[in-house]
Amino acid sequence: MPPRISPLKDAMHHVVSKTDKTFKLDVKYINPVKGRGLFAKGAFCKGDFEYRGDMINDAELQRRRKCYHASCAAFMFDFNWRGKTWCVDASREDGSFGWIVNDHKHPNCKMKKIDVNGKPHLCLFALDDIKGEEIAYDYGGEDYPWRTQTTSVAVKTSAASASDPSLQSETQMDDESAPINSPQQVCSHSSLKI
Ligand SMILES: C[S@@+](CC[C@H](N)C(=O)[O-])C[C@H]1O[C@@H](n2cnc3c(N)ncnc32)[C@H](O)[C@@H]1O
Repeated sequence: MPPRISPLKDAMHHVVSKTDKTFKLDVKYINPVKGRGLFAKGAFCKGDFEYRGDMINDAELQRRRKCYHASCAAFMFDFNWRGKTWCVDASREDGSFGWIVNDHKHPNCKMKKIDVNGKPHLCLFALDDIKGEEIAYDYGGEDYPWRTQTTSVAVKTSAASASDPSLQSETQMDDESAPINSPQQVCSHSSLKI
């Protein structure tokens, strides 16, 4: 078997080729509260896919916020990059999967910022091998309404995965600050298509 490519190189490849590991992913409807979620078909090894959409700066983010319907806010992912606010606006569907991943306090994935040719990209890295489960990451806040409720979909947590050296030793990952406004608001599922 050929040696496994590092998660960072794999992420960079997917960013440059604008691809996700779609053959390993499945969108499923979960329930009326949570809406849809992303599931790993079979085994999903530690790896990544990107939270894609329009990369916009803070001024454009403020402008769009004023004219967008509130339901779109669930797909605006803003974050700090080298002292400035940037946002991935995934409110328009482009066939990618990052925008459909739900929040979990004890997730099996982690969103990280990576630098590809001097530009920031948000990539989701599996903290452990995932088999058939829902893919989730920690949106980064504490006061989400759903966190006070019990959901029927459990996400397996691996304490060991958080210290995975293959993810932590990558120097090009910019993890200096958490995303400051991950997708979090209640979205109108009726306006979305898969
Ligand atoms: C980026 S969207 C994720 C995809 C969404 N589930 C859908 O069907 O379009 C973020 C929204 O999903 C819902 N959501 C995310 N994580 C959730 C969770 N753990 N429990 C319930 N709803 C959640 C919230 O409505 C949130 O605003």
